[in-house]
Amino acid sequence: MATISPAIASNFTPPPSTAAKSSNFFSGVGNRGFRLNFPTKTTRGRKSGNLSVLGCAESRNPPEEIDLSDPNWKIKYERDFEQRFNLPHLTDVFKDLKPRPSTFCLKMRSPVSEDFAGGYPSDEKWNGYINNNDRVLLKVIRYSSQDSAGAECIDPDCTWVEQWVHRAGPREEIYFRPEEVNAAIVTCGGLCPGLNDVIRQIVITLDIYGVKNIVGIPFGYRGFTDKGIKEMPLSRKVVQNIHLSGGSLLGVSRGGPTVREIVDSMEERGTNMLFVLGGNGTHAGAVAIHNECRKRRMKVSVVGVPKTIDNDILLMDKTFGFDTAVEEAQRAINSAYIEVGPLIMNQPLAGLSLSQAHSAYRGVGLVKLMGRSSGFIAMHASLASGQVDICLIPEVPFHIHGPHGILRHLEYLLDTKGSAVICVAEGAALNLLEKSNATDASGNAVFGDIGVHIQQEIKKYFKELGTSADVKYIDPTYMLRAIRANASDGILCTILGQNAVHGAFAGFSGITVGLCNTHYAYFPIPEVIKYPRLVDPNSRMWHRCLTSTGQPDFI
Ligand SMILES: Nc1ncnc2c1ncn2[C@@H]1O[C@H](COP(=O)(O)OP(=O)(O)OP(=O)(O)O)[C@@H](O)[C@H]1O
Ligand SMILES: O=P(O)(O)OC[C@H]1O[C@](O)(CO)[C@@H](O)[C@@H]1O
Ligand SMILES: [Mg+2]
Repeated sequence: MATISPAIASNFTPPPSTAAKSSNFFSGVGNRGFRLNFPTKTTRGRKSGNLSVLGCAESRNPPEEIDLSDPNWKIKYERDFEQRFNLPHLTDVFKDLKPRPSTFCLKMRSPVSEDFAGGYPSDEKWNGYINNNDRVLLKVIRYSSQDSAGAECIDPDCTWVEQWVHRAGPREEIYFRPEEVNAAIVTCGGLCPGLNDVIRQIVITLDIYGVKNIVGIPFGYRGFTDKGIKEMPLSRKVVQNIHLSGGSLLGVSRGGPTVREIVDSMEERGTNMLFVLGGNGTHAGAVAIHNECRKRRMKVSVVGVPKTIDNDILLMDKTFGFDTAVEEAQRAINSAYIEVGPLIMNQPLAGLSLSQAHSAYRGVGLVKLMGRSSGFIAMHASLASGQVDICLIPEVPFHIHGPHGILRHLEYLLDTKGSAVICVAEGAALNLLEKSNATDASGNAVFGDIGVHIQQEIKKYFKELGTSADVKYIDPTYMLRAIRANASDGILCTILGQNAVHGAFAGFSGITVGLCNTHYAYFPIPEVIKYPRLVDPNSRMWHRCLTSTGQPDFI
């Protein structure tokens, strides 16, 4: 019997190997959820063999028990959920803090009216605000049975349990005078398409509230303390066109100062609104900064915007940059396909009638995509391209050798189709690589190259067989991260940036913003970084990917 936590039933939980290597997850994050026993899930509808290879749905990381014999368990669970997703607020510490009318109102606003400190300059009611009691439903499928694909049930009967999160957006009352706000923006971790779009929108929205003091902290958290790094004054004018290029106007970094040093620096600068754009590590830092500010009784709002090209933040439909990365990844897959794949000729060529020709003889196109712990980019790019025969992700175990291994299937593909395309995520099958304790400046594990390993194994295998296989290996990793956001990510970034500012003005701190069932919601940061969001091998999406590639189980 395996265990599952209802608190985390919404997302596939990491195998222990992933948890160990992603040390940033879990740090300082308490888990107040329940747990209960849950029947073993299967990969692709049947029990998977050696689940210790890389982990599967069996490997969950459960918190406390829930007593299902208690007739009130559902009410208790819903109450517990509401508590867990309660948003930390300035008034938790500053009990006497009084709100004031919002200076954010698009109706009747004119560039000539400069002073909004008194609030919306009309008695007329404007209905553009979000009520603090508005909620977004986190889970929208009602599963009738645990056997349903991707089922996320809390009890064996799959009882319908409501899980509501807080709706993002501008509030009618705010907790900062715009003229007293000293806002700072920082971008940490690796690059991601859309960082500039979010920076731009945060600045523009702050400007609409009437904030004049906005700075960028260059090069991630390091910019707070490294001598020689000067903060960058930001204004509408400075950020106007930055979204037209990729990267981050502010630069990024990993590692850096301690939380205390960061908060010391914030105190010196007088920062009272901090916007942090980054992944799980950056968000762990943001919670720690929020807690330290509380400890020092500083009236500061710390708001995150999840930036992860890997799409590995919990509870969100997707994170910005992911769509763009998938689109760009398709280009790499298409190049691999052109190198090796069958080209359908519209025009008869000399010696070839309307038929197929191959760019390489018995060619294997191999593309390695990002995905430290999660295979979302590889899965979505494979689905989108329709040109992939084998998709390999960290969440699904596979063998390279043996009767069910990848190499045997490749042989079949080369014999029958003449070519094959493999798409592999960087974190797939790490157990096959030589162990290394190398870490980057933030403490993230640095992996060997699974793409190179597979390439070598393919070459060896076919050489031993006495046949040929022409492997073309493409690693587009950094090309995917450096480009500007596509239209869909551009919109996502814009809305996230706006909502981050609304959240800060509303007095929330230690929160982050994300897309949830096509609506925008605020989450307490610890809830979204408990562990990396992973592809569920039992989900419809993975099954769709398998249907598209036609690949067998490689175990
Ligand atoms: N547990 C933590 N507490 C405080 N700060 C942290 C923590 N984990 C990471 N950080 C800091 O957050 C910053 C970014 O972390 P990291 O390099 O892991 O990138 P990330 O935010 O996870 O983004 P990416 O998705 O690109 O990996 C670093 O400066 C790091 O020092
Ligand atoms: O080489 P860098 O800049 O440390 O970034 C690499 C990592 O960043 C990520 O793209 C996440 O942002 C991972 O998939 C990858 O392992
Ligand atoms: Mg990270």
